[in-house]
Amino acid sequence: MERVWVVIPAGGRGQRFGAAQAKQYVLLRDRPVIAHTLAAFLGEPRIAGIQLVLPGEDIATGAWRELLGPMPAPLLPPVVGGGLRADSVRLGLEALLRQGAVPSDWVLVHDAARPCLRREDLLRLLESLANAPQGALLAVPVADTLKRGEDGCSSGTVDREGLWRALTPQAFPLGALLAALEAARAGNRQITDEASAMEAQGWRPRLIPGHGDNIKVTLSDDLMLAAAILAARSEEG
Ligand SMILES: Nc1ccn([C@@H]2O[C@H](COP(=O)(O)OP(=O)(O)OP(=O)(O)O)[C@@H](O)[C@H]2O)c(=O)n1
Ligand SMILES: C[C@](O)(CO)[C@H](O)COP(=O)(O)O
Repeated sequence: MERVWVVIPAGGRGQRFGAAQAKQYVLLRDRPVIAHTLAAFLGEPRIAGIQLVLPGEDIATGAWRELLGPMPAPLLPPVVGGGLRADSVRLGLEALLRQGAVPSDWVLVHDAARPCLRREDLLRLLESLANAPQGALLAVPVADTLKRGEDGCSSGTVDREGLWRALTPQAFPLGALLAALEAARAGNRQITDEASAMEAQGWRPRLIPGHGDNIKVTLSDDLMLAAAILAARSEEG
């Protein structure tokens, strides 16, 4: 199997979170959010290296080192992110190619803001790659009724049959993903995940069932939810 790399986009500002500190660094239980996110990958022998993509100032000042605390390898030297999440992912992929990755290698892209990824879900995604020539992503089927809102009112219901919530990690061949992100950028298409860039190129990535507790810390309330999820897990042992 080709080598597997990880890109962790952590270059956002967390505007919706609304804290003075970028949400990827805020304390969650005992450690920064991003430290929990990285913990899901550390010790996984199939992962050749983890590429962090951080806000520029954190790299310039080196602040990320004390924010993350001691991190075992295989953390690669972090690189500066871009204006959009897709830019940060693209910059992370380019950094991997400069450090020895090749286009046919797999890359998993996982939001720094998703600190509750289960190891079992990561393993399920990794194991799916042998039969996922067009890539794969963790996802959960939509379980709520979906409304289309107009002026604060419901203007109708969206049929949820066959709809999934895309999570991360999302896994693709590195070169194909980079080309798809470059094509989206050239076409000025706003994309919010790697799979949408690949779908625009005709790829049909596999949907790998994950757990709904792989939440993205977006709003401040999500931090408490993430803490409750991690607390419940540590009680389960
Ligand atoms: N220019 C950006 C924007 C986002 N991200 C990362 O992409 C992940 C998901 O993005 P999101 O939850 O939207 O984070 P922010 O962009 O920071 O949030 P907001 O939109 O509220 O500012 C986060 O780990 C974030 O750090 C990134 O690396 N570079
Ligand atoms: C990539 C993602 O987490 C999949 O659900 C989501 O699209 C990120 O969206 P954001 O607005 O950049 O947080």
